[in-house]
Amino acid sequence: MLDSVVAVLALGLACVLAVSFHRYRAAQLSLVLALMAAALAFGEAREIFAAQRFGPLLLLVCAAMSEPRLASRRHAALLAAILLIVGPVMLAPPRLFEAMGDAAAFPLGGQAPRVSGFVFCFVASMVCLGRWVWRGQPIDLGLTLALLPAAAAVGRGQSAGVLYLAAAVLIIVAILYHSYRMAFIDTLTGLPNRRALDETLSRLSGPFSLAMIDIDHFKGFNDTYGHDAGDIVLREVGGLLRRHGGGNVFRYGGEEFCAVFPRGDLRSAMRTLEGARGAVEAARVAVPAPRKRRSEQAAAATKDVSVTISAGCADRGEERRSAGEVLKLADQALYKAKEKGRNRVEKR
Ligand SMILES: Nc1nc2c(ncn2[C@@H]2O[C@H](COP(=O)(O)OP(=O)(O)OP(=O)(O)O)[C@@H](O)[C@H]2O)c(=O)[nH]1
Repeated sequence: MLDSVVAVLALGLACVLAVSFHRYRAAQLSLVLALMAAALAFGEAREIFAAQRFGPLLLLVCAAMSEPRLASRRHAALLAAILLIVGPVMLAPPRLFEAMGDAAAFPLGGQAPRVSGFVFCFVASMVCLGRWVWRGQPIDLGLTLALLPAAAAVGRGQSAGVLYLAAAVLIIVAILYHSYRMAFIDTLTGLPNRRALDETLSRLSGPFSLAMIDIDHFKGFNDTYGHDAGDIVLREVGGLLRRHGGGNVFRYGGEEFCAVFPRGDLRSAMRTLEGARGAVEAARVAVPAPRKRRSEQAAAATKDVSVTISAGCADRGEERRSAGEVLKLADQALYKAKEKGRNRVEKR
């Protein structure tokens, strides 16, 4: 009984967290699971009837819906569905449900609602899995995993508080991971963002080097190929820097990146940056061809382009400079690289 109380509270918490991070599908799933867990643990025949017959169906509907907004028709429809299901059931005489309960007269005897409930929950889980494969949002993977213990709980019938609790924990972890990504990961490039960089810089101690990296003539590139093509290039350059830039690369903002080399001396940082510069220069990126040319040459809808980067590097030095000072020096070195003709790495 205690496990069911904890499970209902945890699912309620998951619902509140999901609403505060605007993940309304996770909120709906948590709410339906909380109602099911409470009805199955503490309800009588009619509540159990409603939870077993309609709960899994509602879970499947919620899983199949695209991410709704808070004040959307879908929310209103879901609330109306819950009221339409729960209302008449709560008003009907209890003996009706005692007679209809797990009667042997039903197909599969008393197992039917549990088997169909398990199937609905499992399909709901697979729907979330499909969403995750399609869109790559980690929260969908969390919901996929959370619906598996939920399916097992429905299949088991009553006294499955631990399984509902497992579902709640998985939903909470998925929401927290989602909010971590929103706070620290740049959505365009998938690299850690400026906030993550500030955190990293505040923890640096001992010798370290920093580099500021900038895509050359990016304004001209955007003007020629369009902002969408610019985004494709930013993503590609971000990926190349992640692979060749020494592991600790952040998107600083706009078309600027920052590489952190903890315990890295200036010379080895320069070598790594030179490798990254060469990799970017050698890469060819397919972008939509500029509009003008597309009308001339209908067949060539994309064009392979290349860009270059400039980088400025500085280290903490014997003066034991602060991270902010090193960043400023790296920025000055970047300015020097731009002045000297771009597509190069300079140090301060
Ligand atoms: N596509 C795209 N463009 C961006 C993004 N962020 C910043 N930019 C563009 O990056 C360009 C930066 O241009 P500038 O700072 O003038 O520098 P630049 O043209 O790269 O010239 P140099 O740095 O001197 O080589 C601007 O046109 C911005 O609009 C983004 O997220 N996506």
